[in-house]
Amino acid sequence: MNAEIGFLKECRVTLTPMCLVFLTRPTPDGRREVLLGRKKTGFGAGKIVGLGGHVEPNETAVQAAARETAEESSLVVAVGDLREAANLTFRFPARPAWDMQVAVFVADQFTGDAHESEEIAPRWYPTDDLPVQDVWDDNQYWLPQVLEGQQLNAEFEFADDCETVATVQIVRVSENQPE
Ligand SMILES: CNc1ncnc2c1ncn2[C@@H]1O[C@H](COP(=O)(O)OP(=O)(O)OP(=O)(O)O)[C@@H](O)[C@H]1O
Repeated sequence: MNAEIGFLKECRVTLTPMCLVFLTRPTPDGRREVLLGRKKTGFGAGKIVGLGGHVEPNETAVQAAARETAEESSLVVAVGDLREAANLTFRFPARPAWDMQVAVFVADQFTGDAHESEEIAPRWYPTDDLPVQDVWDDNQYWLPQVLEGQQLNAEFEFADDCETVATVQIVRVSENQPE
């Protein structure tokens, strides 16, 4: 292989690996709620999001999910209690550097109390009354389904505003029993 081809191979665009975590708990009136939070800094600041962030080179997505949960909320969740619920690809043709692949986990077993961190101000929301005005536009296509126990893979392409979903491809993987 000549040097130029080797260089081009090195340059191929890879998706940044990220994780997202949704902790859920029952309420006294028989409903369920999910821990979301207002993102205070960084990517998506101002939006209401799940806990999460980058998967570091030395860890798996599920390890990153447990670590980010602790860092961002002070809650402790065991790797074995995180169920992978979705694999999402987000593409931003107007800002390809933002392209990412997000492993989404759900857990209903964890310990501690949720505390605000530098990154996020966590708050519990009823799963049937999500703050739809303040979440990423893509959430409507997968978050309610994931919270109902479905498992899915999906790919989203964002419009030039990098805010609005332009195209959606959803592959339903399986239908689980709600937790
Ligand atoms: C485009 N539509 C989207 N819909 C739902 N959630 C989205 C999202 N796009 C990004 N997210 C999540 O937002 C967090 C950003 O995290 P971001 O601030 O970049 O990383 P964070 O600083 O926490 O990681 P490090 O601490 O640097 O590792 C991360 O969980 C990521 O999965």
